[in-house]
Amino acid sequence: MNAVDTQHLEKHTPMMRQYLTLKAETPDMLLFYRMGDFYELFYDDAKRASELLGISLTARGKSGGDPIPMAGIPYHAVEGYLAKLVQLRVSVAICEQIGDPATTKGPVERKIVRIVTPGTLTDEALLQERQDNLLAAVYHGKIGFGYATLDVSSGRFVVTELASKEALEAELQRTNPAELLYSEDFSEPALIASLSGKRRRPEWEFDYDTSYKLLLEQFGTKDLYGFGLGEVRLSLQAAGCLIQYVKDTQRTALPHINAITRFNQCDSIVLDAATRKNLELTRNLQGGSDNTLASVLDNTATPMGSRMLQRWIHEPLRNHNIIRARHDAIDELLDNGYHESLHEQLKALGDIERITARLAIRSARPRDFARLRQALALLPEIQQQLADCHSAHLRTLSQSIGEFPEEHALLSRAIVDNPPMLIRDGGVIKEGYHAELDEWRKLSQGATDYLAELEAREKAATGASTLKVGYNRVHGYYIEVSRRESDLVPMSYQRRQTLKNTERYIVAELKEHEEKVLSSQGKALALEKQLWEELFDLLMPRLHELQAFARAAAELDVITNFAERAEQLDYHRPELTAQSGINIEAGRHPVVERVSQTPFIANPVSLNPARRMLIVTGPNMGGKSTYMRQVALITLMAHIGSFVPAQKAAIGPVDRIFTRIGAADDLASGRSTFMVEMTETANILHNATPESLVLMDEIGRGTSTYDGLSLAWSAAEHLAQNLKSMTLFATHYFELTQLPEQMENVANVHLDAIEHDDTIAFMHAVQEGAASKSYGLQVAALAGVPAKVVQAAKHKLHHLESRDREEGLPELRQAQLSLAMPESSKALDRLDTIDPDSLTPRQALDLLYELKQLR
Ligand SMILES: Nc1ncnc2c1ncn2[C@@H]1O[C@H](COP(=O)(O)OP(=O)(O)OP(=O)(O)O)[C@@H](O)[C@H]1O
Repeated sequence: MNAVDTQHLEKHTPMMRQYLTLKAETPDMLLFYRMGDFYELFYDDAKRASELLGISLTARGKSGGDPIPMAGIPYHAVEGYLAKLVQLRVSVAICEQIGDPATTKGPVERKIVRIVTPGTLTDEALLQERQDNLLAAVYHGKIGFGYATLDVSSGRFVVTELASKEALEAELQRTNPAELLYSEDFSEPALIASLSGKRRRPEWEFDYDTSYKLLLEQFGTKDLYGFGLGEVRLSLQAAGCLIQYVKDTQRTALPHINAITRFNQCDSIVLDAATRKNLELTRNLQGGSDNTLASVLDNTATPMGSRMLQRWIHEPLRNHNIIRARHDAIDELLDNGYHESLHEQLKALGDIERITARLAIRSARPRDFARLRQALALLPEIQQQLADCHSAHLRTLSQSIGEFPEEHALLSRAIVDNPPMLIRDGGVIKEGYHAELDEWRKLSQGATDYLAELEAREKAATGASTLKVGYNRVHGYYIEVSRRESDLVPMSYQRRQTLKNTERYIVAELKEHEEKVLSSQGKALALEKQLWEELFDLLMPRLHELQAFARAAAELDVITNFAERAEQLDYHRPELTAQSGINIEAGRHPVVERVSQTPFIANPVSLNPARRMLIVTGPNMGGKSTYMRQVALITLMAHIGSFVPAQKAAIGPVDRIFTRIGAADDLASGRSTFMVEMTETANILHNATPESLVLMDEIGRGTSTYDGLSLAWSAAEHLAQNLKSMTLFATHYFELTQLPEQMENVANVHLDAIEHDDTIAFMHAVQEGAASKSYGLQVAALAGVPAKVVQAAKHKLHHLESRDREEGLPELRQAQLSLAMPESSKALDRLDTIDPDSLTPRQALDLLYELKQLR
């Protein structure tokens, strides 16, 4: 905000009045105010920009009696500063001079011509090549949330309805928006507190009727039923606010945003926020991209393929038919070996998706069209390869990719081979494309011949051998003669400039000529710009086909990439089965096997209705976490359509993957390690089903031994007996290895180590049965804990063990087990079915009596 009172403009200078009026249009953005060769920022904007960009803060005179803080940016360096601000999730309004200073009294007319916000970028220079850049909007209802995302540079517009805070949290984590719009009375501010790029919008921008109307206008439809959006009120409210914002910032038509889809959580395997983080899918725990699943799986040829792959990783599908179609396509590419040549061809294709979007909003640059031309030229070759393929999926992709011979011919005729960056100075349209343009160009060129003629003629007429024609920006065309020969020039020459050794003159004929040249150059440039704009009109009718081509090419890239990865990394096709269970032979962790110094030991897993839970024990560093994660990652990879790092894998239906692995203090929301751990556990115990894969890593560590043990025991028991989820339960509580004796469907597995003198070697091989020892002290020694301390710990251990033997192990009585979960009762079950908000006072009273009866 500006500290300046915009109510009392009259006390300011005329220029500052203009500035403050423009600033009032975009109060929460930095306003770059163009002054000659600089963009200047004033008042609080100047202070903020100087902090953010490290530029110096000065003052520009006074206005309204006070000095004006000011910071400036040279106009030619603006892109670099914008990139920096966008990264910091700061929005900028760019105001240009549009009037002519020569003919204007007072300040030149200025206008905000462009708004750059982190979520609405389309400029190539400002976007991260291999990352989606999403604008999102969230709206809340009495129960649940509506959430909408838009990728402006592809037109992908998706809405989803979320029933709970947890679901919204997971969705925010999955989509990772660059900018988030939320209403000023948003009900869960804590949920979005840590996000950068938040933008508060007035409540009325989320009005349902206005939103609905805006969306109909955008898509040119009569209703939204065709998009499957009948009953999704909240998310349409979010979508409406979002589309309004994009229109306000882009200030142009958005024909590429022509559809909206509903992301249905039931279509994909649900991953909550903690799981997405813990499994290090696209970002590692430190926030980087190294050693993530994406880093191993991504060898795509195009940035658009890479972005699609990352979306797929976050959206594993449940529909076995779609996944099998992908697997079939990979199989075929591996058989015929076409993935190698396709990869090379796709590499030359480039980022058609973003180029198409820039075409749609008419911001494409000459090089975009040159690259589109190059891509279209490759299509016959790509299609030829696909024509040999039989897989239904590859055939569909081939159809969607299509061919564009006419558009290719048009761009080949219209655009020069190596066009300049900008259309501004011309030189983009090829010779032969337009007769009139050629004429004007010839005239301005022919003029150069004319100058040579004139020079020769005047040289002969005057006899001045040093005479030559020159040009500069100040004086235009002139005739130059050395001082020595200056007396040879005729009277008709007018002296313009005297230099050390030469005299410069102008003559009437040269002036006339200059005007002709300049006007023909100007005319050529104006015509060229017009032809350039017409090119957009000529391509626009094929916009939707071009978008479909881009999408299909990106998908072909991902499938080709899966084939290449399978071959390179020895991945095998998983079998998707109708019956429940996860059976893996010789499975590997896709990331650890790539970074590990020693050979990776492959391990099996077998989970099925008769063996639903495995209690995983073994020494620290034994490989428990790696093993559990690899089961989750293999399951996830199978469901995005990839082959998997295992000799064999047969996987039944999976609805969710939960992980409760390691925890760090969540300082931002003020929750301790133990609190985070229990919140995640509660989420699992509420939501897991028999088709869920659950990974529990050492729960209960953050509290006293008996509390922790009791919690771990009762959670395991609930998972195995009531929820019947497929569970891997790693623990250091040996007591838990007794579970299989007391419960069906639970088994022990362990990782082994061999002790040798005072050191140990980890075998990393998973075996049936419980571990016999924990090796904690040996691992401590290995980690460099001083020998004296380890020795003392040994004594203490002996002491504790002998005491336990005397007193006997604490009994895990039923009473203790019910600590974590209140027993289920009819009254509680009935309570679960009630929505208090929908009860009348009378109904509430009746219910109270009913509950009393149930007790
Ligand atoms: N199957 C394997 N083959 C080869 N090396 C492995 C294997 N599994 C794990 N490792 C190596 O062992 C290290 C420790 O593994 P991991 O963190 O899974 O052990 P852990 O049992 O969970 O330990 P802690 O109980 O201390 O958390 C890994 O970083 C990895 O380098």
